[in-house]
Amino acid sequence: MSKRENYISWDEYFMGVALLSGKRSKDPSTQVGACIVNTQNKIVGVGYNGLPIGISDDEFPWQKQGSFLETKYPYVCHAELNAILNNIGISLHGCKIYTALFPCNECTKAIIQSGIGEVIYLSDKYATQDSFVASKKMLEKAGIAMRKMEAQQKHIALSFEEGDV
Ligand SMILES: O=c1ccn([C@H]2C[C@H](O)[C@@H](COP(=O)(O)O)O2)c(=O)[nH]1
Ligand SMILES: [Zn+2]
Repeated sequence: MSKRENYISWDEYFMGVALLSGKRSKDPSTQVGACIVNTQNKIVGVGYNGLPIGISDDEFPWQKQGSFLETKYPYVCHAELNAILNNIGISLHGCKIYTALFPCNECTKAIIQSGIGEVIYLSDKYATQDSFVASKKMLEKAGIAMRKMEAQQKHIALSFEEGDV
């Protein structure tokens, strides 16, 4: 029997892990997942957008509109920051971060400070907002590579049916 040919690429694998992490998010509008990978293609941190540890998902707002304190924005910890903070306790110097959404300016500062060398993203839906314009500016100046992921396989299905393994 010869080798299976339609296996997923490293990019698809790591972005897939980022997207699966995002499935844990309680944000009703935008679920973001992030996955940090070292130079040996080992996963060293994952995260998704959610409330900080110990803060109930049911007691804080998830809305986008209204006065600042009544929205989710001051409370949600972003996926990229969570992935950095959840890392396995190593230096992230030279690592890559796969993220479903291009990082905001706050996540970008954390990415730069942690030594991550490349950002791979899927969606850039907020590209025109100041926060994201600032991110690009900082990443460029800091010499951090960024690229939009081009997947060969647009959809990957997972089955939890034991007979499908
Ligand atoms: O770098 C980022 C930027 C945003 N997020 C999170 C924060 C929020 O939970 C959502 C954005 O919500 P919208 O309703 O689309 O404004 O995405 C993140 O994790 N990382
Ligand atoms: Zn962010």
